[in-house]
Amino acid sequence: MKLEHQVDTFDRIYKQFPDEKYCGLYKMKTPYLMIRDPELINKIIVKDFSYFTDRGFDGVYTDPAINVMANSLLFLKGQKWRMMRQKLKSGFTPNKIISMHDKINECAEHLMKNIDEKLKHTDQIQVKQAMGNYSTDVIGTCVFGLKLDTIKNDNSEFRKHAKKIFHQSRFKLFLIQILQTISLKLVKSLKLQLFPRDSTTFFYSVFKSVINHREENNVVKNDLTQILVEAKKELLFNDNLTDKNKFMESDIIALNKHVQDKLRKEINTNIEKHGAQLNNNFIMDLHYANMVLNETARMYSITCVLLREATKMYNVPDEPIIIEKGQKIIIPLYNIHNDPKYYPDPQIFNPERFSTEQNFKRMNGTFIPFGDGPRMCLGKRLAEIEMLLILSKVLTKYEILPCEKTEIPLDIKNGSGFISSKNEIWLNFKLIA
Ligand code: HEM
Repeated sequence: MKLEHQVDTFDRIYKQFPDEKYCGLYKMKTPYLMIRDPELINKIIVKDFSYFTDRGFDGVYTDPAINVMANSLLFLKGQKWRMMRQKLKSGFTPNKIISMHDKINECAEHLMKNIDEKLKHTDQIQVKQAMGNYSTDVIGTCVFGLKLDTIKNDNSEFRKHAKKIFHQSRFKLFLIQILQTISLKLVKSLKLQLFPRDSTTFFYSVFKSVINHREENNVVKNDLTQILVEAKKELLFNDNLTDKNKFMESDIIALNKHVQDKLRKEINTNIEKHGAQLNNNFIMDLHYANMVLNETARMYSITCVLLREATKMYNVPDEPIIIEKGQKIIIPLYNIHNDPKYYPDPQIFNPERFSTEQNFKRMNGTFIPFGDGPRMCLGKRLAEIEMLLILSKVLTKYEILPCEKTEIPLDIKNGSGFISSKNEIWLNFKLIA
């Protein structure tokens, strides 16, 4: 039996109603409203957010016995979400992110050393694996305050469990969803879990021991765990989200020589201007690199939909419909990002779509890779800095090219339901003379 990938399911539905602002669909027995119109999307996630404060997860997703992340921001609802978001926000202020800069830089340096070492024996690098390890190290140091060195050791316990959590079988999730339509008690009595128990137990014990150590020894560090020590709560562990985009980015850059050359020129100019430290001012001046990141996020947005639920009855302005309280909403961001109406020739990688001039012209609701409004991604800036730093280091030293093992085009329908490359990404790294 083969399950249709989410990307194909939503694509089919989105394209079936090209002239409609919204349409309906069923997921299992639950009716969903798909919003296709960017103006209405913007109302729902930004302007009229107070009517749509939740993502609409329930059943197995909000039961801590089945979903160990039930109390994370992603799944929390209403007042509990608001309080948690308020607390965690203080860990992601621009100043806090700047203060993590040195730690991220250190991880990027480790990755560079690791690449240099590998290139003594081969000229091909497994980019997906390398970037995954880099992301794990960044999260380990910025969130947990731990030096993990997964870049050196891909088989570390931390990396192994992170991979296990984020490479879930879609079939298992499907099975749990079917069983929950029969009875939530049945799912519980079968002791089924959305995330593998050994891996979640591992992260809890790591996190608990970090917190205990800090409390017992009065250790205060400048990282996200400190916020949580004070909040005494759990954090959404979002490791692999970043690396999914980062390796896609290397792949695209390898296949687009003119983009790579332009990017390298900008990076070198800024190194001359700000010095080789790659500090925050350097990052702020990477305008073209930001355009490349945005274009990558448009084409490969990690998740294909945003989810919301009407928490109050909503009279849709200028439309003959009312969205009833409890109605679940799907926002097909991947389809909008790839709709020729908003992005002509969407399959072509063109960072110029994100020039300052084009950004001014862009309609709200047509570029939402990190979501938008009060429930927007909390780690956006951290993820961007992580990507910009490693990109700058790699491109000043190496030219990246496709090799015979590079998959073209990239298969992005991997087993987890996220948008992520299905197979390893092999690229050729050539030292710049
Ligand atoms: C390229 C990397 C990333 C992408 C594309 C991404 C994308 C997203 C998206 C689309 C959402 C849903 C937003 C919405 O519903 O409006 C989200 C939520 C979230 N993300 Fe990210 N994310 C990334 C990395 C990260 C990182 C590194 C962290 C933390 C260290 C993080 C923390 C969160 C949190 C906490 C939420 C839930 C926010 C809430 O409900 O209040 N993300 N992310």
